[in-house]
Amino acid sequence: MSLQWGKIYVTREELSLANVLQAGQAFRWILDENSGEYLTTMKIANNLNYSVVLLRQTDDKFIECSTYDKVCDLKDLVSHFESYFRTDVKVEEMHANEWLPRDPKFQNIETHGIRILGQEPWETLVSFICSTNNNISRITKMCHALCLNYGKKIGSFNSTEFYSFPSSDEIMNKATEAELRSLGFGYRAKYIIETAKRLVQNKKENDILSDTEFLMMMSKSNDYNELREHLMSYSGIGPKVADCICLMGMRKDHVVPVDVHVERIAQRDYRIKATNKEIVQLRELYKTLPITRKKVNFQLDYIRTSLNEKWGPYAGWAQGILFFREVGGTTGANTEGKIKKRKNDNINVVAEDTKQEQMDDIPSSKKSRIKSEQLI
Ligand SMILES: Nc1nc2[nH]c(O)nc2c(=O)[nH]1
Repeated sequence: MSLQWGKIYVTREELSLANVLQAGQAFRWILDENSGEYLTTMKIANNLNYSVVLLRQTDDKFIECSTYDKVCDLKDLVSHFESYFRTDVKVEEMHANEWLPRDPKFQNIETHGIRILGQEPWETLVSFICSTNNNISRITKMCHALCLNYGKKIGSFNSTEFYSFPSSDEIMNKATEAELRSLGFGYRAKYIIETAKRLVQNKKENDILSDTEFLMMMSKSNDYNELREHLMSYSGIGPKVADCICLMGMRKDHVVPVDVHVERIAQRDYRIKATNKEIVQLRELYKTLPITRKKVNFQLDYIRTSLNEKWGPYAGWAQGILFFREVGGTTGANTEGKIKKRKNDNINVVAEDTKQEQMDDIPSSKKSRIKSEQLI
C-alpha cells in the first residue's frame, strides 16, 4: 500500500520520537523495527472512530505522519499531530527564557528532544491508573490487553492487528474484575472497573456520550484544585496519577506530578522540605476539598507547589525533562508483539547502556529485580 506522508516541521532537539513515544507518557505506540516507523490507533480531528496512524523521523528538521485509512486530508492530519506534540510550545525557548533564569541547575540540563504530549484524556486516565507501582513494560502490556480484549478491531497491517482504546462503556459492559486480574492487572483491576462505571454514570448525568468530551468539559470548567478533586474521586486515582492526567491528558502545563523520583530530586537537588507551618497552610487550603485533603501527602504536595513556583507556567515540562533524566530509558512494543527496552536517541547525550532485553523472555526470578529498577 502506498502511503502519503505529511510533514511537521519540528527539529530533533525539540522532538525526538524515540525519547518521547515509549518513555512513560504514552504506552500504545508500536515500533516497526525494520522501517523505524511508529504506529498506533487514535481519533483524528473530530472523528469519533479510531484510525491507524504512522509516524517517522528520518530527518533532523521534521517528522512525518500518515494514516492507512485516509480518514482526513494530510493538512488535518498534520494539524492533529502538531496539537498532539504541542508544537506551539518551544522547549529550547522555555529552557533559555523560563527555566534557566529561574533555576541555574538548568545550565547543565539538556532537553533531549523531550516534550509533554497532548493526549486523549480517557486513555491517559486509564493508563495512569495502570502506572501505579508499575514499570513501562507492564503498563504497555496492560494498555494493549485492554485494547485487544475490549476495544474494536480497526485493521490488520503487515500482520499487526490494531484496536481502539476501549471507552468506559466498553470496559463496563465487557470486562470483569476477575478477567482483568487474570490478564495481569492485579489490584488495579478493581480500580479500572469502578472508574469505568463512574464515568459512564457521570456522562449519563451530564447527557454526554463521549469520555473525551466529558473529561474535557471537566478540565475546562474547573480550576486546577477542583479538577484534581474530581479526578481523585475515581477509584485508583491519587494525587500523582491525577497530576499526570492533568499534565499529559489535559494540557495543564504548570502541573508537576510528584512521585518518589521527583521527591528524590526535590530533596537532593533543591533541599525542599515543608515546615509544620507550611503543612498547616496546605491543610487550610484544602478545607473545602475533602478528597484532596484525605488523599494528599502534604510533604509531597509542598514539593509540588515549590517546584511549580520555581519553574513557572511550564513547570510540568521541566519536570518531564528531569523525570526522563532521572528515570531514563525507553521501553515499548514492536510489531512482533514483544516489549523491548531500547537505546535513547542520543541527541547531545551520552547514550546509556541499554541492553536490548526482551522483558517477556526474562525468567520471573529476575523480573522482580528489573521491575523494581524500572518503576515509574
Ligand atoms: N514525564 C513524566 N512521565 C511520567 N510517567 C509516569 O508514570 N510518571 C511520570 C511523570 O511524573 N512524568
